[in-house]
Amino acid sequence: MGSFNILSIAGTDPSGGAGIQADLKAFSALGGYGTTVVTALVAQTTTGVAAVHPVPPEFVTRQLTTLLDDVRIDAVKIGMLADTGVIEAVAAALDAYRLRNVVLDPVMVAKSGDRLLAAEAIEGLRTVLLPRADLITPNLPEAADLLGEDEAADLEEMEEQARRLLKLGPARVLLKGGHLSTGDSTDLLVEPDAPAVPFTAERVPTENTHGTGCTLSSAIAALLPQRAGVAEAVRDAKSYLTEALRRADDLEVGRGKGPVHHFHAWW
Ligand SMILES: Nc1ncnc2c1ncn2[C@@H]1O[C@H](COP(=O)(O)OP(=O)(O)O)[C@@H](O)[C@H]1O
Ligand SMILES: Cc1ncc(COP(=O)(O)OP(=O)(O)O)c(N)n1
Repeated sequence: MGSFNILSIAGTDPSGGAGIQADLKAFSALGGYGTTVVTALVAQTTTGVAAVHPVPPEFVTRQLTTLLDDVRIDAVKIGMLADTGVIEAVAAALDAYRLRNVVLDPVMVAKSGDRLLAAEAIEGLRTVLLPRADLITPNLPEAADLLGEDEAADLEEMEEQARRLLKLGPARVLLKGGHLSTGDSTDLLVEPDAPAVPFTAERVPTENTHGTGCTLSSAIAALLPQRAGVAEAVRDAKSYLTEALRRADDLEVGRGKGPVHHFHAWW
């Protein structure tokens, strides 16, 4: 079996729970070889974001072209993009290098409430990057912001919003239900002309949920080249995340919402 090179295009987290650091842990745990392009340096920990220092778009391009001229990339996870210039730089590289298996996590705001994408850049995310994604993985507030609507309140509204997001151009939508106040944690995979597929897991009783969104999208990217289809990759990524949440309380990292605990997966 060959090896699979997975690229994370995202911001940083010195505490290791979210962003590029989380992505690399998930890639390794799931059998991928991790590569990175940094879009922003973020001073953040388990207690929140202190400061954001975006990388100039031309240097994001320089990182991308330098990497992509040398390394074959089998899947891409896109996370924090900071501003419109970075969005355009990433879109240009996706086209120029015909990157495939593109998973876009439309990161806007950290759990602490701090902005990771300038509000005026949401339009660029919607019009420039969504149509280039094989899969987008918004949470409920991100889906609402992309559509200019209120947040979905139940699974029926989630499916309706996911279908409206499809009209913006991504091939598939995984709408994450972590923010619903239900007893379990259900995400919906929606693609055109097919019934929605629910992925349900127990809601793990932990406060240590820093990096759940990053971990899920990077786990999906790592598994896409290794699975028969997107649904299989999402199923196994969700199992991986749920187990990483179950193990989160074993870690002693910081005073706030601690990170999930990556582990070497068994498959
Ligand atoms: N306590 C929890 N137990 C199990 N799964 C969870 C829990 N919290 C979040 N998740 C799952 O983690 C993933 C990301 O969660 P969500 O909170 O929806 O997005 P984000 O982290 O981007 O805000 C989703 O698959 C969601 O269902
Ligand atoms: C650099 C960076 N990217 C993304 C996030 C958001 O990550 P997420 O997995 O949604 O977890 P929380 O931060 O919301 O706990 C981030 N914090 N930093």
